[in-house]
Amino acid sequence: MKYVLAIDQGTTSTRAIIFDEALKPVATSQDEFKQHFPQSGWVEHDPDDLWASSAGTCRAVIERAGVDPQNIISIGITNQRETTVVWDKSTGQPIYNAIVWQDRRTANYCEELRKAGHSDMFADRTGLLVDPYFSSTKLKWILDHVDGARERARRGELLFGTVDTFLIWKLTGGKVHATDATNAARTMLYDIRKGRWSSTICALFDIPMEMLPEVKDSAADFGVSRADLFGREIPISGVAGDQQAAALGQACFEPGMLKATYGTGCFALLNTGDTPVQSKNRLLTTIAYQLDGKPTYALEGSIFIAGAVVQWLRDGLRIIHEASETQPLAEKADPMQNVVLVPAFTGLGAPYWNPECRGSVFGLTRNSGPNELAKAALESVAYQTRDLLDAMTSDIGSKADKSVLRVDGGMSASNWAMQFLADIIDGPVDRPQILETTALGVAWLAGMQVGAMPEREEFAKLWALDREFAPQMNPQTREAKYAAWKRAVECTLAF
Ligand SMILES: Nc1ncnc2c1ncn2[C@@H]1O[C@H](COP(=O)(O)OP(=O)(O)O)[C@@H](O)[C@H]1O
Ligand SMILES: O=P(O)(O)OC[C@H](O)CO
Repeated sequence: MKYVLAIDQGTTSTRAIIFDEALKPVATSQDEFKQHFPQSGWVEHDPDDLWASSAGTCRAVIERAGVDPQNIISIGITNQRETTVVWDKSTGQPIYNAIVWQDRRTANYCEELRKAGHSDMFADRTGLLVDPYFSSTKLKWILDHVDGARERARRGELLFGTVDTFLIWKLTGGKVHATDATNAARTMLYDIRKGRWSSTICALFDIPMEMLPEVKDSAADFGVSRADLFGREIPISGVAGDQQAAALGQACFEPGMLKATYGTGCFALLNTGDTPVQSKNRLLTTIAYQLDGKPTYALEGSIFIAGAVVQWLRDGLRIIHEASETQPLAEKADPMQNVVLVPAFTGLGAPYWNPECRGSVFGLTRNSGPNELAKAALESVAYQTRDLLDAMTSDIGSKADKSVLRVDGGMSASNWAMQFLADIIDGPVDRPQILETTALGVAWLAGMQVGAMPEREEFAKLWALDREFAPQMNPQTREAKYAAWKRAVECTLAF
């Protein structure tokens, strides 16, 4: 039996999963690492922690699976996107902490860019909104604030990468400086139509282009891991940003196919085929995957708080001990109360993109308690998803979830939340048997590239349903509930 090792380097933890040739997960290892919050709105990771947790979980999972490294034929890397690392080319030492996608330190600079009228240029070239979320202003910040950094970058001494690129550099012992098109598409430096770094944008930010990685297909040759790491040199042959990898793991290959991943936040991707659709509703245009030099595009909606609202019930309000307790509470909630929770803890993402507003609760009565709040928390995730799907529908001119919404991520385990989601979007919601779709997607890329796994059509047939949630709510109730949500959002934005 041959195996593929998938590294899923996420925002709060790193997972390594070994898949066999039949794409069955054999063993998993997970490691949480430290989050750094040096100032309000700043979020950093120590790049050495990202590397140590990646190498460590890989070694642990190989040991746990009891497989001979000779039989591990390929490595796939999927990663938190946008997070920015700059390191010294000769020593591999980062010159600053990784600035994480959630970090808002460049908000004022982004505002200046918007006021200076650059938004359309960025939208045309990169498909993105001007927002601190993406890598380019984080990279500029490092070049502006670390002593001598820009000069050193000009002399070719420093390299930039998203997390995939940094891990490839470390795994290959500094031999390969590369990324894939899905990660490049999140930097706000990459022209997603022309398929190359934008010299116009690099000039605007004074970013020396020598420090940018080579951009490859998502299934490609990214070099081999150092022999001393895992017992032999293993080819790295699949790379994709985590949300794109999840869309692959969900086999969303056809235009119109749609997935939503419910982890800490929620990211919905709609495959739009070989056409980059420019959103009129503040969604992002991105690359879903790139194979054989051909990009497949997607519309993406990002919600910052999904499962995190359940964490707030647990750690903030302390009305639950376990995420799964939300379901029995929601079932007991008083149906006559209409409590609406807008979880804008860090502002609102798509389609509102308001970083300043904060969360709110409407409709409380003397009898409102944990049951109603738990219900409102789960409901808020469905309402936000409907916001995204309505925006997608308007962008593509036909119902976005015309077939089915495929869901994954930790929160998709909640039957109550998934049923309510189907009710509110008025369409079927399919949950697959394998919820680790992110690792699965990149394992498939890596395995396919080395010829050990099936091509696209065969892989798509392996997707297996765990449960389908069909809409049951009557239309009047649905529209009344959704209208109440829209009013609550309006009030939240106005507050
Ligand atoms: N049964 C459940 N009901 C509701 N939320 C859940 C349930 N199980 C997990 N979650 C939520 O899912 C999230 C974890 O999902 P995961 O995919 O591991 O996230 P991430 O990769 O972002 O860390 C947590 O925020 C948790 O609150
Ligand atoms: O690491 P996750 O799962 O929280 O995903 C983060 C996204 O890639 C950010 O764009």
